[in-house]
Amino acid sequence: MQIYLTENYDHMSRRAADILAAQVFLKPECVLGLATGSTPVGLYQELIAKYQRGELSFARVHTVNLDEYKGLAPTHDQSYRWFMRHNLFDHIDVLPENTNVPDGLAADPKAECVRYDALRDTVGRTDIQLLGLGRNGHIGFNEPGPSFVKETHVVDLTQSTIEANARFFASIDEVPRQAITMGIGYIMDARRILVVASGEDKAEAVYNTVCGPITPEVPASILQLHRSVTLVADRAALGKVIAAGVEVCG
Ligand SMILES: N[C@@H]1[C@@H](O)[C@H](O)[C@@H](COP(=O)(O)O)O[C@@H]1O
Repeated sequence: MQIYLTENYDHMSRRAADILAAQVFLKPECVLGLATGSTPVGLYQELIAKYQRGELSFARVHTVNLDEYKGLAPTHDQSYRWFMRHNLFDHIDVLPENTNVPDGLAADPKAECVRYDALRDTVGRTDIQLLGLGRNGHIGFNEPGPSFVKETHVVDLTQSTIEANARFFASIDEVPRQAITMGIGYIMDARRILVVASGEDKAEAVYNTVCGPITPEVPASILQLHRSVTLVADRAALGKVIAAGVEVCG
């Protein structure tokens, strides 16, 4: 795992955006695996700025997002489809039909999961998968549990995730209790993985991801088995990793 130490959130966002931009530059028809949460917002702004300066085009890019809340319409302002439109898609030249987010309103969620996994065959293998980290080490909405789940699946969100995400809703009661998430299989199938993390409240999850045992109790720990993972994190998020003496690029 290559680890880049950055000074703060903005620095992290610039470094991570440069990696995604290089991928699009090298392979304009690439498949980007995208993530939601507050961590990637800054890097999406950097990508928008690069697009607006004429440095980058997403016209041939396909995107596949990690997850969606079950029960939220794409027009709901807390749905991940809305998040992606608001924070990226509506500001760049990606074709709407080339963007993929699970359908949180699917009448048959199991069929929706099967359809989503089949994107690997139709859209193609993901060139680079962007990931944030949940405070409990979740990736996408793969929550800690007794086993890893390979396939896209419906998941019950843990209380800690519901509490962490309540800040985006009017009240905690409005946070959906379930989500559809890409499984570990699709995530690990990506050619490269880019993980971003910022802030002290991610330090434990970052440490467990990099240094801990590989266990479904810390879903991100399985990234240790991937051949090409880059972690871009700020000093606060890397605190425990640096204290453990792990080598990082400054
Ligand atoms: N499903 C998303 C994850 O993909 C994301 O990594 C996590 C962390 O979000 P934040 O970056 O806001 O801490 O939030 C949600 O649970």
